[in-house]
This record gives sequence, C-alpha cells and structure tokens, in this order.
Amino acid sequence: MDRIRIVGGNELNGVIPISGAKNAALPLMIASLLTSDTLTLENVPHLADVELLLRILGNHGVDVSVNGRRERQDEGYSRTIHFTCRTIVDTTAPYELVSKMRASFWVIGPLLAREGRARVSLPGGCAIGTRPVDLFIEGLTALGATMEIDGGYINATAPKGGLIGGTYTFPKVSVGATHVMLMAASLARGTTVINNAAREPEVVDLANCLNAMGAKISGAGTSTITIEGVHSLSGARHRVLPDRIETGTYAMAVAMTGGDVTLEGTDFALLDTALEAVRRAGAEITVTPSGLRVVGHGNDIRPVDVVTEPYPGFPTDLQAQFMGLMTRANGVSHVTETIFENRFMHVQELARLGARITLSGQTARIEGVSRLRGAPVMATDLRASVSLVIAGLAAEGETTVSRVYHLDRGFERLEEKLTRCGAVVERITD
Ligand SMILES: CC(=O)N[C@H]1[C@@H](OP(=O)(O)OP(=O)(O)OC[C@H]2O[C@@H](n3ccc(=O)[nH]c3=O)[C@H](O)[C@@H]2O)O[C@H](CO)[C@@H](O)[C@@H]1O
Ligand SMILES: C=C(OP(=O)(O)O)C(=O)O
Repeated sequence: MDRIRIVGGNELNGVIPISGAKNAALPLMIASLLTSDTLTLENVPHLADVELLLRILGNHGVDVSVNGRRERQDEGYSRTIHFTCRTIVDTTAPYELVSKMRASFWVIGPLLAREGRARVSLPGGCAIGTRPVDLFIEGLTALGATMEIDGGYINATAPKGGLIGGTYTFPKVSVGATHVMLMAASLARGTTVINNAAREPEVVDLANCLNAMGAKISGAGTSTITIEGVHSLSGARHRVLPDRIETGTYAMAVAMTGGDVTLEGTDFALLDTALEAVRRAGAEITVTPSGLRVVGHGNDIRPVDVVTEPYPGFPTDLQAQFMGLMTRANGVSHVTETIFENRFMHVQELARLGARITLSGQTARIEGVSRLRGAPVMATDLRASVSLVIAGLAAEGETTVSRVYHLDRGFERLEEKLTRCGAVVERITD
C-alpha cells in the first residue's frame, strides 16, 4: 500500500493549478444517464472516485470516451470526457460498487426519472458519520415514487407515466439529496419546488449543466429551487467548476508553511468564508487575474474559531485542514463540526505530530504549539489525510502518511503540485 513521505520545514513558493471539483464532477457525470445524447464534460479531474464512477456508469450503459487532449500542455491535469447513454442497460446499482463511494447512490435519481425504476444498494458505512438516505426517500416519494427497502437495496418505482412534480421541504440541508431531486424532477411531469435546498456551488454547477441540456431549473444557489419538468433532455458541453476544497487546502498549507503561492484557475467567491478565516489567521490572500495569491507567514499564525455549516458557511470538507493550521497558532482556537457526527479522526493523528487538541462533544479545543515534529501517521478519510500532509509540511523532520488511497480519492497529483512549490514530498510504493 502506498505511503506519502514528507520532510517538513520548507516554505511553499510557486504556482499550483487547481483541478476541476470532484464534488461537481461526480453529479455531472451521473447526469449523463438522463439523456440518450452525448454529454461532454471538460476539466474532469483524474481521481480514484472519478474512475470508480466511470465503471459504475459503464454498468448502466454509459459509453465513455476520453479525448486525451491535455488542456494544460505542461501538466495534463484535466480531461475532457464524452458520456453517451443511448439506452440504460441495467437499472440496478450493485452493492459491490455503491458501497465503495457514497455519491454513486445518486444514480437513483436519473434511473428512476428515465426508466421509471431503479434498484440501488444502500451506500456503505462511511467513517465520518452514519449518513442515512431518509431525505432521498422522502424527496423522491414527494415526486410520486414508491420507495421500498429490500435486502440492503432501495427499490424505487415511478408511477405509470413517470414521476410527477411536487413540493418537498428538506428538514435538513443535504447536498446529495438536492442533486438527486434536481435530476429526477427535470424529467418529471409538472413543476417541482424544493425548499431548504443546498446552496453549494456544486449544486449550481449541476443546475447550469442540466439547463444547458434543456432542463428548466431556476433558483439554484438559493434555498428554493423550482424545476419545470421537460419531456426529454439533450446533450451539452459543460466545464466542471474549480475545486474549492482543493483551493482552500492549498491556501491553508501556505498559511502554515509560509511562502508565496498562486492558486491558478480558481475563484475566491467559491469559498470566501473559508478564505476569510485563513486571512484572519494571518495569511494575505489577493485575487489575481488567474486565480488567487496566498502569502503565508508560517510562524505568525493567529488563533481563529470556526464552525462548519452548509454553504455559504465554513465547509466541513475544510475542517480537518483548518484544524491542522490551528495546531501551530499563537494561542487557543476552537473548531466545531456540525455536519458529520464523527469527523474528528484526524485529532489523534495530529497528536502524534505534537498537536495539543482536546475534544468536547462536537468542538475541538486546539492549543497552538510552537513546533510540530514528524512522525508516522495514518489517513482515516479523505480530508483528514490531507490535514496530516499539511501538518507534515510544517513539522520538523520526517512524516509518513499511510493509507494514501483516501488521499487519491480527492487530490489530483498532490505530491507533484507540492514538490513544484519546493516541498519535499514523495510517494513510496511498497
Ligand atoms: C460527493 C460529495 O459531494 N460529497 C459532499 C456532500 O456529501 P453528501 O451529499 O453525502 O452530504 P449531505 O449534504 O447529504 O449531508 C449533510 C448531512 O445530512 C445528513 N443526511 C443526508 C442525507 C439524508 O438522507 N439524511 C441525512 O440525515 C448527513 O448524514 C449529514 O449529516 O456534501 C457534504 C456536506 O457538505 C460534503 O462533506 C461531501 O464532501
Ligand atoms: C466526504 C467527502 O466525500 P464523500 O461524500 O464522497 O464521502 C469529501 O469529499 O470530503
């Protein structure tokens, strides 16, 4: 199993190109199930989750072609992929595939809308929380579907003639269930209104793509989304938006190590709450014509309290990284996690590097230390693993991060991007 070896202590200086967003690419790829025409997605990141979803979509009958053209001649980071699903050949999403990645459950929306039925395995248990699917069941039921659980699967059936527009008010904000409602309601008969919808930029990206395919969605990015169902959707060409979580992660890395890095191809507005927190911690962040410039001062990090919230609040997917940054602050900070009940597994690993963190319920109290020391640590989930990388970059000596497959789910060419900015980071394949 691969490990990442880091020798800490270097500043980061240079340019980091930001990839297309994993969390936008996944629902966009799933939207290809809604049409028999070709959906072309540009800027699709090369990640383990994307590769797995390509397999899952292939299972349903999606024909995939990657045109191989490198959009960045020198880097080859993003790809343009064409998805064509002339007919859905299988409406079952099996346990073996769905249990590996939660987002694959979202195929339930397009399968149900286009074929009138879907049998989709319940997603696997995930380390960061229980992550139930009750909101998907309630939401699709509001569109007239019958939803039954049988042998670990959800059997979803649309009424004769297809899904029917309806009104659904989410009792709790859910990104994935909002994606699924957008896709399902686009092909329903009549108008659907979703209240308390997720407002994440990835939801807006999906709605923009669906509209380019002929859907009639308004209000994406606000809490109330209205979808007028259409009879069919066509193909489209759409560019995946930049990865705000990758952007924030590298901004926090620079704030921690010190240095001067331009994050290319990204947009401050996608994550202003998180970047304001990094500014308050002492880094200078300016908007440039090509993205963002982050200047960090390493040893002069101020303590900042954050609370995770649905967008536009501080993202849970940057909580671990921010905690990593706070381990070296000049004082005490607090990080409160309100989205997932078990998203503090990085705490005990950061402690191996010398961090002083105590947990009380959903709040971590972090007492900044003047230095961290390298150690072997274990990645427990995607964002936790990158928080260990960030801390390792600022620690004295050598850190090895095991279980790197978590990192490969969501960070494209991480070691290459960091090495180009002066870090000592390498992958060790045993
Ligand atoms: C691939 C992808 O885009 N993943 C993101 C997506 O996950 P995902 O879409 O799975 O997260 P949700 O927004 O659905 O989850 C938010 C909260 O709602 C709960 N919930 C959700 C559905 C449901 O039926 N019942 C229920 O109780 C969850 O357990 C969680 O506590 O949004 C999360 C919150 O921003 C991010 O951390 C993930 O990176
Ligand atoms: C939690 C994440 O992904 P997933 O929802 O696929 O588990 C994430 O991207 O941080």
